[in-house]
Amino acid sequence: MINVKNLFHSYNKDGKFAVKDVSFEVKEGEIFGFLGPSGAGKSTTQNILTGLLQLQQGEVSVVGYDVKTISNKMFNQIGMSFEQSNVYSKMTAKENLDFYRKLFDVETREPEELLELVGLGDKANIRAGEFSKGMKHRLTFARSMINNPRLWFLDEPTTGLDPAIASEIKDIIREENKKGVTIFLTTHNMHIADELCDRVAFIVDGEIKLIDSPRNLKLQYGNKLVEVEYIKEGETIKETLSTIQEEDIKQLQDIIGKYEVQTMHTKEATLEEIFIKVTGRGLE
Ligand SMILES: Nc1ncnc2c1ncn2[C@@H]1O[C@H](COP(=O)(O)OP(=O)(O)OP(=O)(O)O)[C@@H](O)[C@H]1O
Repeated sequence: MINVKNLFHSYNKDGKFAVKDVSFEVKEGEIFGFLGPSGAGKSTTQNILTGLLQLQQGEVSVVGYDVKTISNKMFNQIGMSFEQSNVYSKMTAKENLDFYRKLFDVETREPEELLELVGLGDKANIRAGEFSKGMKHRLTFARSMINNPRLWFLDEPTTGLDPAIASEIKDIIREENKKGVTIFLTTHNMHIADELCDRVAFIVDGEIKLIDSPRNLKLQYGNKLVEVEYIKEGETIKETLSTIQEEDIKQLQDIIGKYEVQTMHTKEATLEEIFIKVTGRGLE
């Protein structure tokens, strides 16, 4: 669905690269997370993939089209919901979608249905200029689905939304993915990446440091610890023990054999902790 080989990009052509030798592929049907801190090169890469920035060096194909010779047909097949909501403020929510749908020569979805989906059903006739930041964001998100994209670019899809709306947006993303839509998700929010992505790429200083599934990363970099709470002589005791160190394993067996265990959990590293471990950098 997306193929990127040895991509480089320099804004000032001064030998400094915002993106350096980036290669990856996104398979049909997957949710691929592109994760990194501010200035890592996420937008630069995404803008090249979506034709907003001209390709300088490397090979990039998106839904089967080479971005060097970008074709309008490619835009019929992709959707883009970027962080900055660029909606027409003098038009109503519905007019915004009606206007946008005319740009495509494929079957489009009904504006009312999409507004309903993102919780703006009762705001269809209100001008977008009167919308809050979060509402504009939801309108942009709805708009990006209007052409039934096969490949959907989502940039920070839940940033700035209240938790209930963010949860609905995540459900919509999962639903669309279940219908077969491939998703390229750019974020510095590890929680959403962990919840939604099949695979993630960690990008720092323009370079991809690693690509894997959140599950594999946790297995590989997880602390392999067990937190156990048990009762000893009437007192509740809490211990964190390793599942790979022999001494700890013995102690754990002793506890299970001798005392009343109240709770026992494996302790996983979070994706954020793994990011810091792998890249030596935080995500802010
Ligand atoms: N138009 C531009 N002109 C010059 N340098 C730029 C331009 N846009 C981005 N850069 C630089 O390129 C590098 C990568 O920026 P980019 O916007 O791709 O990062 P990002 O990971 O998307 O960050 P954010 O999460 O803040 O959007 C940064 O060093 C940035 O300062």
